[in-house]
Amino acid sequence: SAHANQEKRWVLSDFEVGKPLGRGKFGHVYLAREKRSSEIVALKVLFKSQLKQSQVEHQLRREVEIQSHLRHPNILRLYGYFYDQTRVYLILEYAAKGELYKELTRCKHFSERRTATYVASLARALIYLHGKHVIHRDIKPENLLVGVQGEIKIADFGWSVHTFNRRRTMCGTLDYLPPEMVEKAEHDYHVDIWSLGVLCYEFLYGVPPFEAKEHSETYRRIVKVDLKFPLKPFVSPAAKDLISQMLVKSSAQRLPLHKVLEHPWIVQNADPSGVYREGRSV
Ligand SMILES: CC(=O)N[C@H]1CCN(c2c(Cl)cnc3[nH]c(-c4cn(C)nc4C)nc23)C1
Repeated sequence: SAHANQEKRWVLSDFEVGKPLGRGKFGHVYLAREKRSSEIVALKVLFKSQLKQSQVEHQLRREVEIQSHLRHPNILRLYGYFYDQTRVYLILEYAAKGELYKELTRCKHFSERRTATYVASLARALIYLHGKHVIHRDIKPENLLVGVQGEIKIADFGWSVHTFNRRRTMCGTLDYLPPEMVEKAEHDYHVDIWSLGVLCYEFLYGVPPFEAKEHSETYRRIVKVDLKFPLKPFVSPAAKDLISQMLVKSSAQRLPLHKVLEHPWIVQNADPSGVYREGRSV
């Protein structure tokens, strides 16, 4: 009888490797096509030497173990992995519309409809992850990709891959950390509610809420929850209300994710399909 669901053993020659999509500390991500199925994928190549040097092999194994079991439209799929003498290869879903932060940089800030649609999709993805006891998926703009339909996808594996023109402010940024992490307290899934609030603010204003020149100043603003809403661009009171209920110092007081999905601003602005299409009026 056929092996009980014997996972396919992938080898590099199963793929035609194309252009590089991004480059990072541990290696590159390439566009690739699986020869038998003609499926387009993103092939993340990590150097064993780099992994060993940074003692992250066990973390990579854990990340791959988690990621390979996740199935959600707003979480980038990990189809499989393989390795050879010198490298580890991750076979990832290819997100055809690339990195969200590039789009945010280009647009300066997103509309309320676009922001609410993304925030609702991410809240659903986080509810799914928390249901699987997976937390802290590090949802800063750098780790968000956009699929062919315009749907948002969480793409982090604990290894951020630097693309060619990486945003300077993000390297080692504190911006997305909640007070309990900045104060080195242990953290639980409430951290994701905080990060989603930071992301919602940055989508609407184009800058994160506690941004400052010095790390020490950002740190002070986070622990104090020094939340200020600029006059420009105009943002509705309902949006500010949602952000204010997520960026709360006491983690237990933060608006639970299912309540985020019921918030009037989300209900009125998020596209039910979870996809933001430019210029669609109704
Ligand atoms: C945090 C992170 O992993 N960043 C990137 C590097 C490329 N990689 C991709 C991954 Cl892992 C998956 N799909 C991608 N699609 C793209 C991309 C598409 N366009 C038009 N431009 C780009 C770039 N990149 C990827 C992830």
